[in-house]
Amino acid sequence: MKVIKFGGSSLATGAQLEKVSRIIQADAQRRVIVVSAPGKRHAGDTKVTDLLKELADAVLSRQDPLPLIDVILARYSEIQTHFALAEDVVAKLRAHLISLTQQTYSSAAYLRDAFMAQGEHMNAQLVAAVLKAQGLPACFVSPQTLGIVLAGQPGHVQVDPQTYRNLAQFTFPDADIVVPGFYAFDAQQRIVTFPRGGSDITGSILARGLHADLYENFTDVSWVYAADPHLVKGPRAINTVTYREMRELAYAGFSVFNDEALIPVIEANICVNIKNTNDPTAPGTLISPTKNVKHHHHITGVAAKKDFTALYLHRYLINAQVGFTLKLLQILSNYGVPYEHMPSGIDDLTVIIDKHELTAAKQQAITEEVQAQIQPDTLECLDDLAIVMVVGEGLYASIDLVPRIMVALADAGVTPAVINQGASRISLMLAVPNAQAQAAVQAIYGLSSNHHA
Ligand SMILES: Nc1ncnc2c1ncn2[C@@H]1O[C@H](COP(=O)(O)OP(=O)(O)O)[C@@H](O)[C@H]1O
Ligand SMILES: N[C@@H](CC(=O)OP(=O)(O)O)C(=O)O
Repeated sequence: MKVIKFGGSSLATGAQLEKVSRIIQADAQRRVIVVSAPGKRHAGDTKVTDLLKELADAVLSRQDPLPLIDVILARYSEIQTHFALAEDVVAKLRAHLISLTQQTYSSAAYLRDAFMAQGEHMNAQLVAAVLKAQGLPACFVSPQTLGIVLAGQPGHVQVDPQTYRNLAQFTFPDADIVVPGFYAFDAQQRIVTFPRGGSDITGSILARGLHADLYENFTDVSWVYAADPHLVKGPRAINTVTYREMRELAYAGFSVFNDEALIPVIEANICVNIKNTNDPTAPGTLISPTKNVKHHHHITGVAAKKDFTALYLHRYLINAQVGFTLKLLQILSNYGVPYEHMPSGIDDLTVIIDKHELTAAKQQAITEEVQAQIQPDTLECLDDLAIVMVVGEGLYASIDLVPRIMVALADAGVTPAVINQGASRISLMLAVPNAQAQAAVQAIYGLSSNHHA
């Protein structure tokens, strides 16, 4: 059995849904269909999830929600009309969406998640109706029926292990199941969403819990490329990428697959095949536990993600002070701030933090507390940094690769503020100014494509 997930671009119009239907019919193993909300139909269009976020804000500020509800439902009507469905699914969706505006929620964050989840919730119902109308046995199944349970709060959610015990009990109906991605319910039956792009996570949970042989993830590109095509023109396609390579690349900006979505499939040793709805016969990229590194480039991919802050501390004999790092991390923990990287030396230490985890007030309070408790000789905050991640299972097999990367960066006028080599066996992390991120990716990618680095 295969779990198959379609992203928003694959479900944006009736014409796209026709391709989806053909893909499902082409393989009887494709029994679990996970859908995102309708995405962009063209550049400049707005994803339904973003419209729903606006709707949540309108409800929170007590504005009339009906005009926005009309705009949102027009996306679904367009598809219903394309297939000339006999059943008026959209009328039901309208009644449901209106009823949500009249409910009460635990907090604004729960209200926002409940609304944003509706893009997928409504689309799974419409897709099931379309497939049925085309003569395919298909039915809508909600995350609740499947037993997906989430722990945590909006913004910080994890799968409750009970989910896998519940999924083990699930009995397949005599039909393919269409499941909405991106959200599920917590133990109090409240809707909580995954991070953006999180329908990939639903697919991965179902692949693990329902013991799929393969998780196929259909999107709008035929491959995962060695660099983001927005940053490098015509990048090289990757045939096979390992779990840990993809984790690092997805974390650092390869938005084609959500980095958190790898965890359930890693736990169950299930491969993920990234494929293109618009070119379904292309083999796509296989994300697998291992690969033969002998026949691969040393650099598999290079990714960049903007907006990090580095906290740099210098104090003589840092290395001799027992508990120094503990004190620093305790301060961050007290403010609920996680850190991403922490390269250190005998007298120096840099902590790299995702800027979205900090407000100006938090940053100020943290630096004041670090100054008071740790009394470093130097304490600096470096803002607006991008993380550049050079990733490859065979990265350190080439002894001159790192110096060549540095020369390529120098030639491109890129000045790394932080370099972290060796913490991971398969990656090299560089922090560069946000404004130099693209130049850094291009310089490193050029090295890997020209010289078989
Ligand atoms: N290295 C990469 N390889 C392929 N696509 C990438 C890469 N980095 C970023 N992307 C972007 O990811 C997009 C696909 O992800 P996404 O928009 O989330 O698709 P979907 O809506 O199907 O889930 C591509 O259109 C591409 O612009
Ligand atoms: N619709 C959600 C979840 C998702 O995974 O979407 P997509 O598959 O289009 O990236 C979002 O926009 O974030």
